[in-house]
Amino acid sequence: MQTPFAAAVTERTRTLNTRLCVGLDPRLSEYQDAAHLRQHTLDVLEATAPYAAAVKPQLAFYEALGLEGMQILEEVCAAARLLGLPVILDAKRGDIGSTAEAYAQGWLTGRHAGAALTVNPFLGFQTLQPFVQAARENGGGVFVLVKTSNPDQADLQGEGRGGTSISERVAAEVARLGAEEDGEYASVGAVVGATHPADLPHFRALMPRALLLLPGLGAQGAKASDLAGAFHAGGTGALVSASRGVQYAAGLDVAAARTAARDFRDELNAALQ
Ligand SMILES: O=C(O)c1cc(=O)[nH]c(=O)n1[C@@H]1O[C@H](COP(=O)(O)O)[C@@H](O)[C@H]1O
Repeated sequence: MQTPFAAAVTERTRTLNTRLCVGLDPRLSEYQDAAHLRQHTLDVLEATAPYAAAVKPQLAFYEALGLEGMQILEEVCAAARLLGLPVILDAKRGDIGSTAEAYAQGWLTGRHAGAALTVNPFLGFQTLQPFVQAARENGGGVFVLVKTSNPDQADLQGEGRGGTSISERVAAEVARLGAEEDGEYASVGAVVGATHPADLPHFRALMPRALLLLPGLGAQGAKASDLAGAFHAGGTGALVSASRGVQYAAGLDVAAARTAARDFRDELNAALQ
């Protein structure tokens, strides 16, 4: 079997010295047509791969194009695999267990074996099980939403019973699942927005063996220099994700996307000095 997702990310971080996750969220409004969108997205993937520890297509942008979009998504995933890039399928799936099983089968097995999936814990911790099991059995990963990057996350994720936030309760479950596994990092990771830099050391400590996925770099205002608290001492344990800030760094200029990815990589590395 290929290297499991968390180990593949960590190995790439060490060999290429990068902690950047390139988000590929192509917006049809930026293009002449779907063929143009496809080519630009594949070009950005190839141009930024040397600076990326992982790539994260957000499924919404492909679903928005219907069947053609799903074909483009599959091509993006196949191209990433050829480049040796771990893939995070950002779908934020979650449902009752029997339906979660079908989602897990669709996105974590077969041609997507070895990929990671973002999952939503709102329906309860037992509903995470099908995703966790499929990830473990197929060398993949899951990233559970713990504290999302948007300002209104506190409506539901903030203070809960007895002074413990919902985010902290989910983090405790991620830590519990991680403790069931061997290896440096577990297959169960967590999403914590890069827009909450002050909280990063706390969540890092709560989930010692989880890979953290930090979206929000660039377009949502998070700065690489504020994010050191998400990493372990050796500079591993987290991926910082930027989508618009890379793909549309300067309109559709692919060279500018490449430069943006290189600069984000360098800024993240500088933050860890
Ligand atoms: O799971 C995610 O990646 C995610 C979680 C979160 O809390 N916030 C968040 O923005 N995201 C995703 O990260 C990407 C952010 O895009 P940019 O703001 O363009 O960098 C989008 O694909 C979002 O759906």
